[in-house]
Amino acid sequence: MYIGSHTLMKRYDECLLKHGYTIEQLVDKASDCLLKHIHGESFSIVCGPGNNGADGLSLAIKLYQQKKNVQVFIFENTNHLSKANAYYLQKCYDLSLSVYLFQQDNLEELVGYMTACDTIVDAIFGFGLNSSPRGIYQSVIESINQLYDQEVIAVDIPTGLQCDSGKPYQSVIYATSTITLSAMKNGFLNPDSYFFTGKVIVEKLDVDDVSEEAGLYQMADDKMMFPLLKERIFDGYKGTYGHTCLITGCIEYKGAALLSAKGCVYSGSGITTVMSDQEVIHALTQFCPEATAVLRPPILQKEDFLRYDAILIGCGLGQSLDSYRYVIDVLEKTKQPLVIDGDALTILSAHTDLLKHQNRDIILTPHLGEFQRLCPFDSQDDMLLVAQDFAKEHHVVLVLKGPYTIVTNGQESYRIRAGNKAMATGGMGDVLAGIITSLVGQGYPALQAAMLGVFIHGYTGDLLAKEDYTVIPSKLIEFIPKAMNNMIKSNPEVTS
Ligand SMILES: NC(=O)C1=CN([C@@H]2O[C@H](COP(=O)(O)OP(=O)(O)OC[C@H]3O[C@@H](n4cnc5c(N)ncnc54)[C@H](OP(=O)(O)O)[C@@H]3O)[C@@H](O)[C@H]2O)[C@@H](O)CC1
Ligand SMILES: Nc1ncnc2c1ncn2[C@@H]1O[C@H](COP(=O)(O)OP(=O)(O)O)[C@@H](O)[C@H]1O
Ligand SMILES: [K+]
Repeated sequence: MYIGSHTLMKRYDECLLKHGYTIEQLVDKASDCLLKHIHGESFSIVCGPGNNGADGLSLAIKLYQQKKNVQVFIFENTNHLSKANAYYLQKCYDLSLSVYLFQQDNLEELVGYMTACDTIVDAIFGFGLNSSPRGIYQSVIESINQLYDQEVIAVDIPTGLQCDSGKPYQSVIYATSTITLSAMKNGFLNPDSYFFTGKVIVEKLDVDDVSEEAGLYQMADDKMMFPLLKERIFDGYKGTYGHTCLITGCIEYKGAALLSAKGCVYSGSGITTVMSDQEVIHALTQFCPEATAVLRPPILQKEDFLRYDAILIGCGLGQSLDSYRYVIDVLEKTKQPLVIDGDALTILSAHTDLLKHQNRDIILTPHLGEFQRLCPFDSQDDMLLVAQDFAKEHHVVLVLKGPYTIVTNGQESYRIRAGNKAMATGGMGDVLAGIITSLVGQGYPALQAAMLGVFIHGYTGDLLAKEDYTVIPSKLIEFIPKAMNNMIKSNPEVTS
């Protein structure tokens, strides 16, 4: 399933226009999609001035041609209409459909007409809405919400719901169901949006598939992710599964180093070496005896890293001057695939130029706060686009953590369907960094390692959250091998 935001959906439309479709054709195809899900005999179709309104007008014509009882309500006569809207409105007039124009003084009368119909179709605004509907729009929305006997079907998005966040503006339609076009809208992943959307049906237009060309995200679910995890081989040994080096921890932050090391070991790394301070190494022997350790030299040299297949830097490294030097040394002197997390990301924020000419796989795993430092953005920005553009510009795989974590390399973009609110506990991100590094060391390509790491982490958390109110990192780690085994056993390609 593809997912779009308002900017990506606009880009999707532009791609289709570039493929030679006219906007009138696209609206016609959109109304074909709507028609499949519309039942009943009498309809009030409420149409705004843009292409969402045009979808409604085109639908009205098709229902009218099927001899249904249709009344159309509009807000603007001819000024300010989109091209397709003006085209389909003229067709409605040519066919003598009943078209009513909302004005301040006829609101009650026109809303009264709607009480006689089975279904109200909300085609007021879609992804083009840019602030709360006001004036006559607001009054109409509030009046429709007072009609309890009618089914309300929203075209693409309930009017007044923000496409990207799923949060309502001040005025919003409460729909019974929403038929959303071409792709799931990012905001619908927010469970609170369900109050407004009702049941969501995704309908693809019968056109060339430009989802990837437009940069839409894909939902990475069990079906996509289970087969990515490889079975361990019969004659494998520790050397088969990679040697990882974790430059993590300091006196003040030992826990993060321990959790990332254990996450790395438990998700199958052949050999895990923690390069850290003496105090961290001492604690490591108690907490995770399977990991090996080396004392971190004051200056890191290329030769210190020759035997490793993947490197992680961050996870409790702190932000001391030494830590600054470590981050710069690793970026300048090593060549292995690299995962950068936590403090190392904050340090990197001041040196993103170091990401240039790296010529190797680099995975960054910020949460939103760390990402804000790396790439200052505005709260109104379209994060799907911001994340994608950042990954493309810096040639990295970006893992932007949160609910439905984003993974993108700028060309391919995913939201990972795994993880839950019980996992919002300190240290959880350190475990994730360890898992991703383990998978990179085992030879998974960077994008796959990042996706699979996020999925394994979230899937393990989901299994635990079925029973537990909170999922703490140490417990999650213990459960990783079982969760991975579950994935292998549930994968039809392995079991058959
Ligand atoms: N992707 C697909 O598969 C296809 C999608 N399609 C459909 O297109 C829809 C998107 O169409 P769209 O871009 O024309 O935007 P839409 O939501 O109609 O609103 C734009 C109008 O609203 C106005 N306006 C904005 N904010 C406002 C406010 N606060 N208060 C008042 N007015 C406000 C704005 O005015 P302006 O800002 O230009 O002055 C403009 O007039 C999409 O949701 C889907 O249904 C199909 O047709 C084709 C294939
Ligand atoms: N509400 C939530 N829903 C889904 N996943 C969550 C939620 N809260 C946290 N997580 C997951 O937990 C991890 C937290 O990472 P991070 O913020 O870096 O924690 P820390 O810095 O304490 O290690 C991320 O992988 C994130 O996706
Ligand atoms: K709508």
